[in-house]
Amino acid sequence: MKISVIGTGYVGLIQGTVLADFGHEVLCMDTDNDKIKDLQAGSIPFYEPGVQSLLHKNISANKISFTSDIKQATEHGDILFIAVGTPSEEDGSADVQQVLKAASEIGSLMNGNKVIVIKSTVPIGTGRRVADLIRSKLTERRVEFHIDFVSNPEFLREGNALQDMLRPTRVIIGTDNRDIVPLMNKLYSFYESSEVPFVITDIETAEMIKYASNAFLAVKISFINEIALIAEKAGANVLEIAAAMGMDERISPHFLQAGPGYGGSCFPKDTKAFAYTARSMGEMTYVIQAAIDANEKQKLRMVDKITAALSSDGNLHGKTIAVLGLSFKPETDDIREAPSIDIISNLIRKGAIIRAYCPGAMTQAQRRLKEVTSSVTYAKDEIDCAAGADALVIMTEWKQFLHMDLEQIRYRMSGNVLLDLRNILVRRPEVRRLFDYRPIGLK
Ligand SMILES: NC(=O)C1=CN([C@@H]2O[C@H](COP(=O)(O)OP(=O)(O)OC[C@H]3O[C@@H](n4cnc5c(N)ncnc54)[C@H](O)[C@@H]3O)[C@@H](O)[C@H]2O)C=CC1
Ligand SMILES: O=C(O)[C@H]1O[C@H](OP(=O)(O)OP(=O)(O)OC[C@H]2O[C@@H](n3ccc(=O)[nH]c3=O)[C@H](O)[C@@H]2O)[C@H](O)[C@@H](O)[C@@H]1O
Repeated sequence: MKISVIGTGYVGLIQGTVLADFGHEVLCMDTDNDKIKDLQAGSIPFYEPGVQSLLHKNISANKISFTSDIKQATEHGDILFIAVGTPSEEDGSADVQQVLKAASEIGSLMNGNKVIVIKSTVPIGTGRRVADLIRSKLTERRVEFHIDFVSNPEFLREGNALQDMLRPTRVIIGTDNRDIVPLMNKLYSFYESSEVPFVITDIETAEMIKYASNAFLAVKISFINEIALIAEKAGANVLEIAAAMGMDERISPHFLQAGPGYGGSCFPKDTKAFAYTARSMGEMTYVIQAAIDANEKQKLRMVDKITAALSSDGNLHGKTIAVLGLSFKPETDDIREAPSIDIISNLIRKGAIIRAYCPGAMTQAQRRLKEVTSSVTYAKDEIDCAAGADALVIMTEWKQFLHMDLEQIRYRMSGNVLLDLRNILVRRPEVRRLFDYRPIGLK
């Protein structure tokens, strides 16, 4: 099939690459010329395991190409995926301007019948707005072309994107026209399991499934973070609590890892956008709003926890803190809404000197942190990062930190406090001998 992807960011590029790999002729379009030039040269603007080599393979096989010309992209595909960004506005609402612009251009340039599939996470009602906008452009142009509209939200996780794309837990098809379902089945026939359930529903329900899923996961994380706080005060163990809770299949063991708060380009943005949608309908989302507030509080609690380990009066002047892991999660270079940014900024405000190291997101973090502070020193690895530090903070659970040389780290530090905000070193027998070890939610 001929497929165009409008918006070649994270989701668009991975979707396009996988579809190309399964034999479709894919043209990816983006308004960012520099990005397109880089992609044409085979260079991807983010780190995601496996994507670069899969892309090279499909560029060489002429299965995927790139353009910044929306006319070319609109004309190429029988199926047009919209995967542009939907960032947060100041008031928490989702800014859908990129989506509406793409839709308007598609309507103005369409040269035949098309299937329009929205991958972007959009507020309830946006899909119908997009379909109406395209149809109104066709009416203005007095052309008889027909569109079928599908809301097909994406559930991949960064760092695990290819696997999630090949083995999704479910596929949501939101449409007014169920005749389109066989085409969507055929398009996604590459799934590694024939068991992948397809949920066929209306457009609004599809849009809401995406928000409800992300909001639920955010609630689950904020919930376990709260349990961790109380466990720590009570002398209980959050790891054992989470494991035992998870044995009940109604609860499930996933997404019960306490940490410094959820980050990334989606949970913070989507929970706020959903709460905004509810408010605009005259309703309050008490549970989701609590998860949002708790997540903000969680980052501040981490600042308090680090401060308390180093100072009795809340002053961190002259204290050096080594921070390991800056991305919002491991195996990605994404630092959007990473808890590290807020936590580091607050520690600096209290007078701390920060040394930082991240296996995958150094450049991105440097760029982002430069907007808030110029006083962070960047180290070349975890050992270098520890040099002269009063405390070491594990912010993100990159695999290499699991096996790092703790003797060396301790030797390089001037203090002995180790704050493990991801509980990844709990099972290392030497950790408590070497350090004043402070995990999260347990002694
Ligand atoms: N990043 C993720 O892990 C996931 C993201 N999503 C959703 O997918 C959507 C896209 O997310 P990302 O790929 O992370 O965003 P992104 O910001 O990486 O990419 C968006 C791309 O769209 C381009 N663009 C903007 N306006 C355009 C236009 N009118 N025509 C063509 N291109 C245009 C931008 O230049 C950018 O390259 C968002 O709604 C997000 O919530 C859903 C699931 C997972
Ligand atoms: O809509 C999206 O963009 C995506 O958002 C999340 O994916 P992602 O943000 O890539 O990463 P997650 O693995 O969900 O982690 C999000 C944040 O929650 C934190 N987290 C996760 C799990 C956990 O148990 N504890 C915890 O603190 C992570 O450290 C991270 O900061 C969802 O998991 C995807 O299904 C969804 O498609």
